[in-house]
Amino acid sequence: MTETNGPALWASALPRPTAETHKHSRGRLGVVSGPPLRTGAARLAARAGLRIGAGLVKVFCPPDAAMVLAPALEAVMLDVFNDPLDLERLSEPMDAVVIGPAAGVDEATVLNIAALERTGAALVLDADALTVFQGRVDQLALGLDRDDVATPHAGEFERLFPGLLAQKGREDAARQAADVLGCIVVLKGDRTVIAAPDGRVRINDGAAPWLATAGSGDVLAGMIGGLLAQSMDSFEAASAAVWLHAEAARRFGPGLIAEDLPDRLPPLIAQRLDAAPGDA
Ligand SMILES: NC(=O)C1=CN([C@@H]2O[C@H](COP(=O)(O)OP(=O)(O)OC[C@H]3O[C@@H](n4cnc5c(N)ncnc54)[C@H](O)[C@@H]3O)[C@@H](O)[C@H]2O)[C@@H](O)CC1
Ligand SMILES: Nc1ncnc2c1ncn2[C@@H]1O[C@H](COP(=O)(O)OP(=O)(O)O)[C@@H](O)[C@H]1O
Repeated sequence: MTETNGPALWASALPRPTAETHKHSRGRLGVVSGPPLRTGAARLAARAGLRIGAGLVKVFCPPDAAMVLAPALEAVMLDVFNDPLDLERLSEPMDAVVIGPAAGVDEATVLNIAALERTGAALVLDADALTVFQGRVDQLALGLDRDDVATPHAGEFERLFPGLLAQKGREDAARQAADVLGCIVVLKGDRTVIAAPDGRVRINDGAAPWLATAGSGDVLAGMIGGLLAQSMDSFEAASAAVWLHAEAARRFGPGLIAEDLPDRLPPLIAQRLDAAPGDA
């Protein structure tokens, strides 16, 4: 089944805190940072995760990145991991974890992903966490499940599934990828395709080409992670994040940079919460 993505599909599933909610119960999101010269992507994702409502967001970084990150974070928390086992221990209490933005295309990233897969956290795999599985997509698929979300752009998709896009087109290629990976696939671009392993597909129209700017995908990964952390179903979380992300960019218009996106989310979310359920 193919649908046009829009708030009518998921607005009623957006998380709402209640009087009993505290920051831990609201949803805990982890974001894995790259090395000292590559921490910006994790910061973008972390801020987006907080803005979309995760109660607590922690960046996990290698030891030498800590003194770069610490002065650049406020509400976002920070923890250092020395190795994959450390990352596994720190991620155990998390409801969701984002890995990939500026993570590095190397075996350390593969081992870190394996460590995260041993926890109960829902995973968002983006950027380097996908590229690193070029030529070994079966290994990636082994560790993923329906709660997880992979967010390739067309280049990353091609690395994982060479020729599939050209052969099948975006919609069917994303559907097949979701089936093979066993997780939600968000094939990003001007018509982002959100595909589930059960064959459902949503197309996000209303392109916002202002999004073609470095780091906007990192923000999207954080937004999806923030909704997953709040226990939103992964297909709905991906759909909602993709729509809100595109809408924030559309409203901002020219001059948009990735940093602008997280802080544009609150009024959009408020509108959808007020309108739910049923408003398109
Ligand atoms: N602020 C930051 O710290 C940022 C860090 N980033 C990280 O920087 C690293 C390198 O990013 P790159 O942008 O070089 O990596 P990409 O994998 O995005 O780009 C590498 C190549 O892939 C192709 N490609 C990229 N986007 C494509 C698309 N939509 N369709 C088709 N082909 C496409 C292009 O040939 C490009 O040269 C990654 O780890 C990434 O996560 C980026 O996310 C940008 C922001
Ligand atoms: N021409 C476009 N029209 C609409 N959206 C776009 C366009 N180009 C890119 N995007 C969106 O911008 C984001 C870019 O993500 P990505 O390529 O991963 O960038 P980065 O790695 O720099 O964060 C995606 O959400 C994608 O859908």
